[in-house]
Amino acid sequence: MTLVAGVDSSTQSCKVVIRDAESGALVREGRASHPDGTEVHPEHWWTALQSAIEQAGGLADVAAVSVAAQQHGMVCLDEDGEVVRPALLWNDTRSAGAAADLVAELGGPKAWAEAVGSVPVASFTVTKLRWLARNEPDNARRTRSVCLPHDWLTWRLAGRPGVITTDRGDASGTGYWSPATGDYRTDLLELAMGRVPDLPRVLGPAEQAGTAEQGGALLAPGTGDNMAASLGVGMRPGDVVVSIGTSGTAFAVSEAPSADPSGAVAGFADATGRYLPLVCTLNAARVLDAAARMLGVGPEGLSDLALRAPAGADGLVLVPYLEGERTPNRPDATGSLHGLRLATSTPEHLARAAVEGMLCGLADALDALGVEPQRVLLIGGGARSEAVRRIAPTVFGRPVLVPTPGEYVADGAAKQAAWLLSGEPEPPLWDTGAAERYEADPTPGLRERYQEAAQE
Ligand SMILES: Nc1ncnc2c1ncn2[C@@H]1O[C@H](COP(=O)(O)OP(=O)(O)O)[C@@H](O)[C@H]1O
Ligand SMILES: O=C(CO)[C@@H](O)[C@H](O)COP(=O)(O)O
Repeated sequence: MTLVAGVDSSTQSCKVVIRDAESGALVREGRASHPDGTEVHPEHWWTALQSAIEQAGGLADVAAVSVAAQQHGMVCLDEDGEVVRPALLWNDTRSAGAAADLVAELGGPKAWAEAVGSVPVASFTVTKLRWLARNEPDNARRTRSVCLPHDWLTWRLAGRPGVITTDRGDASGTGYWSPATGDYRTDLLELAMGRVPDLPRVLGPAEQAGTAEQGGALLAPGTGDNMAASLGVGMRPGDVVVSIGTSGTAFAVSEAPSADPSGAVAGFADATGRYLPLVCTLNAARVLDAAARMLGVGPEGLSDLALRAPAGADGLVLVPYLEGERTPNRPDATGSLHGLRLATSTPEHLARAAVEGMLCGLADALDALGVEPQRVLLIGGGARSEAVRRIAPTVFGRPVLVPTPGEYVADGAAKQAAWLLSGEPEPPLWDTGAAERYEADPTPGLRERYQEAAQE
């Protein structure tokens, strides 16, 4: 049996799956936590990766490895390849002002959408580089090269060779690489930080990134976590995936690049040579974590409470902007509760409002994507909640399919590794198992009440 490993180094944790390259059968797995916070030293990712690999039984018998990771994070390296400062993550909003400045300086949102497929908000790497240049000029000066979380981990696995690599998917979240042309826009880096640091080489979908220093496994290109999820879940034309992780995302696979001047849809590339228009919110699974904490229960307790309350929570609405928000672009927004009355002051109502509010944000993301899906697939840690699965169709107004809960980002990375070994023109078609279908009537007035509350 030939084994491949896939890594998901996402916001909250690192997961490793080891699968049979031929059938995709799961052989071993491991995981480790990442520290909290929106700025994290990359060395923590490396430590977590090492312990997740160890838990998964090591890589000695693995033929190829691929790393998928949270998108956008700014990793700055000095001339010796040392990390200059902790990485600013995708959900760090301190560069919101820099984003607004950059949008204005290039001539508005349309100019950015045309240049790189996306209008930068604080999440995008280019805005973090502007923030660095303005607020930490010494660190900006010491920065010889800039890369992303998956680029850096792949480079570390390879033993820090002379060249850092990336892929189309992750490059498309920088704000200085164009999915439409496949080229870096160094002029935009110049605009952001006044000079052009060294950048990773952008690999093709099944191009080798290198060889692991320990054990000699081949390294596949890796990608951003959403691109890997798309691959892992085996998206078909007409599918929309809604992922409920730390971020909430809604995305589709497309044959053509997109450029949405409203900024809601990020025009990413995918991991197969196609494109991945995507809408991202900052508030998803952690809204459930926060509600559970407030109610003194665990995830199952929250789910039970939410399912005991009436649909619509008798008008109690939770606006879930607990970390500010990215779509809509309101980095300084906070969460709020509306419709609180004696009758709605119960744990059941609060739990329901938290699940519904989080899902309303995702329903808006789904709408903003602007495609009429044939299937909506629900994945990510939050999709493990029974309440989320059962309430989602009442909010989305359409049935949802929930694939067997699993690590689809790590699985997608493992598929990249198997693809590299196969030399085939397309990635392997592993059986991802049956998806469960959830169907329910839409809850009248729910989304309208949410829209009203969210605008206050
Ligand atoms: N049974 C569950 N019910 C609700 N939320 C859950 C459940 N299991 C995991 N989660 C949530 O999933 C989130 C992690 O999801 P994941 O997709 O791994 O995130 P990320 O990829 O951003 O690190 C956590 O916030 C966790 O609370
Ligand atoms: O910023 C985005 C997409 O643009 C996020 O989706 C990040 O890629 C983080 O993902 P998770 O850790 O929530 O999976």
